[in-house]
Order: sequence, then structure tokens, then C-alpha cells
Amino acid sequence: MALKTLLKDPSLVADQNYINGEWVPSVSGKRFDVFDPATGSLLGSCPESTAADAEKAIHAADAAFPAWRSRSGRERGRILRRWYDLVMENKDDLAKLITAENGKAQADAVGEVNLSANFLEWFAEEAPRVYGDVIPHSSSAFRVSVLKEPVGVCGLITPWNFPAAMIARKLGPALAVGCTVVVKTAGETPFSAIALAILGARAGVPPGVFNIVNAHENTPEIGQALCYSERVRKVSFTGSTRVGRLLMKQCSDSIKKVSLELGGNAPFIVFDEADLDVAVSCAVVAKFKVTGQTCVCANRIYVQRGVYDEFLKRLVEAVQGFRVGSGHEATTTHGPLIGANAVNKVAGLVDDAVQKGAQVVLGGKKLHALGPNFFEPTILTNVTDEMRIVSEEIFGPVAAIQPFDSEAEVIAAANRCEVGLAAYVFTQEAARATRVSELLQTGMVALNTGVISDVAAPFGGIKQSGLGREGSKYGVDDYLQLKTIVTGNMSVVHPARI
Ligand SMILES: NC(=O)c1ccc[n+]([C@@H]2O[C@H](COP(=O)([O-])OP(=O)(O)OC[C@H]3O[C@@H](n4cnc5c(N)ncnc54)[C@H](O)[C@@H]3O)[C@@H](O)[C@H]2O)c1
Ligand SMILES: O=CCCC(=O)O
Repeated sequence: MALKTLLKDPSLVADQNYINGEWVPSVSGKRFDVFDPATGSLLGSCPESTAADAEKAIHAADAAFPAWRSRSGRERGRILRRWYDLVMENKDDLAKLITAENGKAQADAVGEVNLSANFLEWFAEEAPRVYGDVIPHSSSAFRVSVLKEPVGVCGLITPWNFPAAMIARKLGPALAVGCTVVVKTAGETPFSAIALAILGARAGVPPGVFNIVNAHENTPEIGQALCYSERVRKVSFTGSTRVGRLLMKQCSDSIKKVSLELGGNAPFIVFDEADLDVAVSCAVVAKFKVTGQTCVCANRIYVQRGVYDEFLKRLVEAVQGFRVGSGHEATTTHGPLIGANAVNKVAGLVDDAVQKGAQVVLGGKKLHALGPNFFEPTILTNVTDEMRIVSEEIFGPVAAIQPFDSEAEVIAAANRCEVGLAAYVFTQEAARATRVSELLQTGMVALNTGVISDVAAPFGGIKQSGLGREGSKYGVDDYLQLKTIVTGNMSVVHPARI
């Protein structure tokens, strides 16, 4: 397979489902092809799985659950820690796999491997620290204790934009607390997940604890199998709000626990007193990271009128310095989009904005010369709320900039949105920083920084951006359920003091 020639360790490549510790084909006998979005070349193929494959994986995870949950948190943590070590040792190969199937530039791919490893390390450390509670009862003859138990088999469904990290962010806490999992990889990017599984097995994850079912066209069928199964007790999904809504409905029949990390429409707000060097360099990161394809990417850029012209001038200069190309080239700063549909969607948003009066300051077109999946880094001004680019998640390299006058006006604009994942605020006034952060309706606020993600910081949204938090000390909560033990007839009469 073409992919193997890229790696120092070709044994990190496999092209089957991973069920109960074995690499197996789909019962369908069908396969789907996986392409490099930069070059269009065929990387390999994976099984086009069916509900029957998902059932097998669920069965394996269910069978493995009692033994896995019975191990101590310390033992599970040691396995996760070994897995972290192996991911770090194989960082270069994993980054190459990510670049090959997702297209992201090398620096972004290495960043993703680090993020993935960090989740394994973090949850290795959390595993032995899942504490319950002892609670005073209303009556002195009773005792209350609260246990935190693993929910059981979890279905994890992840997108292509972070093909390793979004999986590590979910399976780290799941495995740490004693759950077993069935992962449905993104059809565009199965190989990074497969390599993670190979390293997991080398680290000592027992058969059945971590299973992978691949599918592309059959994805909805696998989603249904996971959501409707009585044996799956939780589904955790990262992806669009549209699909999250569907999965939540599907999970309602069996009343599953559901975690949803969904779409965003992040406002990026620059006030007059902001440090403009910081604001511009952070806009470059927050807007254009992974060519604009992250859920926390700045979507609506609001700049206060006093610094608007200067901010725009500096941002244009910075973006002109990008090197767009294949992520395989070391000099590339920004790779392709994931596919032609994504390019067409971004082009459609730009066309709609231009028709409604937006001005193209930079870029604005497909980059045919590099291939069908490239779009020029673009800056638009004269942007207004009537344009789709303001209300929809762009998921591409387009900065849509609007001026504003007052703090109240920009907060109202930022909150005029049905999703609420991340927001960025640039100011050097402490009182304003506090006030605006508290008034913004998002799950996360980045103050004077363009980077939100850190393993220690809870990640997640409010409104239609989702439910639950990933990473951090809260990340295990979504994989735990409380058990209350009330003990009666426990009157203790303390002896009188002598
Ligand atoms: N909040 C977060 O943490 C976070 C992180 C990454 C991406 N995202 C969001 O993901 C979206 C980008 O990814 P996309 O456009 O591929 O999203 P998408 O929802 O179309 O697909 C995401 C994944 O969901 C699965 N999927 C698709 N349809 C399904 C179905 N009917 N049943 C079961 N699974 C299904 C596929 O595996 C796919 O890779 C953006 O909205 C982005 O904001 C959110
Ligand atoms: O795309 C969503 C995740 C991005 C991140 O964690 O920075």
C-alpha cells in the first residue's frame, strides 16, 4: 500500500476493521478508497462496514467490559501511559499519516500528534483518581456513599479534521475509567485511527476494549447500530450540529448518555486598546489553522473602528506570507481542504457574500493550479449579517471582517447565533476582559490568545454546539455514572466521655 512507503515503521499501517484484537474484513466484502487530498493519489482502502460488523464490535466491547472495569484505575492508567510513550516514539510516522489522509501542514500534524498523546497521558493520570463521595444523610441512622462507575460500552464517532486527536480525546477518559469502546472512524481518514489502535495493542490494551469499525458511505448505518443498540450505553460524537442532532434523536429510544462536540461560529473581537501585534498573529492562528477547518476557527471577525484599518493592513501582510501547498512539503504552511465538496461550499459562501456587497481584499478563488482541493487564503471586508458567511460555519480559509463601534453592539452581534462553542477577545482593559468574557454565550473564551485547546482546559460548547466537556479534570465525567448506596439501621451511639 502506498502509505507504507511514507513511514519508518510500515507496520503502523493496516487496512481492516479491528474487532476483539483481530484485524478483520467487513462482512459486506466491500471496501472504500482513501485519497490524499493534496495530490489525489490513492493511499489505500478500508472495509465498508455494515450494521453486522458494528454488532460484532459491540459484542466484543461488551464481553471485554467486565474484566476491564475490574482492573484498578492504576493498572488502566499504566497501559494508557505506555500508549502515550509509543505515540511520542512514533510521532513522525503518525504525523505523516495525518498529513497524507487529512492534508494538513506538517506543523499542524505534529501538533495533532502531541495533542493526541497529551490526552493519553492526562487520562493515564486521571485513571487512579476517580473519587466517589461520602454524604451525611438527613437521618443519623443512615449513611450515604456515592460510587462513580463506568457507563459501559461507548460508541465514539469522530470527524476527519483531527483524525487522531478527536479519538484520543474520547477514548482516553473512556478507557481510563473502565469503559470499552467501538470507534467509527471518519471515512476520509481511517488510517491515523488504525495506527493508534496498533500502538494501543502494543501498549497492552486487551482485545475487545478498543474496537474500530470503518465505513464511508455506510456511515449512517453504523451510527444507527451504535445509537439503537441496548448494549451501547453512551455515544460520544464530534462533528456537525446537523449530524449531532440526528444522533441525539437516535439515542433517545434507549435513553443513552450522549456527548456532543458540534459546530461553532466563533466571534473574534478586537477592541481599540488591544495589542495589535498579538491580535493579528492570533487571528492568523485562530482563523487559518488547518486551513480554517477546526471547530474553534474564528468565523466572524469584529474589529473596533479605531484600529480597523491598521488591523486589516497587518492581517493582509501576514496572510500574504502563507505558503499554500501539499502538506508533504516542509515549507507548506497551509494545506488543501479535505475535498472538492468542502472547496465548493467555501466558494459558495464567498460568492454569496460578494453578490451581497462584500469586497475581496485577498484571494477569493479556488486554487486550480495546485489541485481541485485548494482554496486561496481569503480576506473579505464590507461583510454584513445578511451574508451566509456570517451565519454559517465557513470551515475554510476565509476571514470575514466587520467593523464595530461599541462593546454592547459587538456582544449583541456575537451572541446572535444558535451555536456557542468558542469566542476570542483582544483587549488590554482588565474590566472589559472580565465583562465581555462573562457576557459571551460560548462554552470557551480565549482572551488575548488564538489557541484554546489544551489537555488541562475543559473543551466544549453551549447552545447548539453540544453537550459535555472533553479533556481536563471534567473529561472523565461523561464516561461515569453515579451509584448511590444508602445504608440504614446504622445508629451509632458514642460512649460518654469519661
Ligand atoms: N466541537 C468540537 O469539538 C468539534 C471538533 C471537530 C469538528 N467539529 C465539527 O465537525 C464539523 C466538520 O466535520 P464534518 O463536516 O465532516 O461533519 P459531519 O457531522 O458531517 O461528519 C463528522 C463525522 O460524523 C460521522 N457521520 C456523518 N454522518 C453520520 C450519520 N448519519 N451517522 C453517524 N455518523 C455520521 C462521520 O464519521 C463523519 O466523519 C464542523 O461542524 C466542526 O465544527 C466539532
Ligand atoms: O476541531 C475541533 C478541535 C480543535 C481543537 O481542539 O483545537
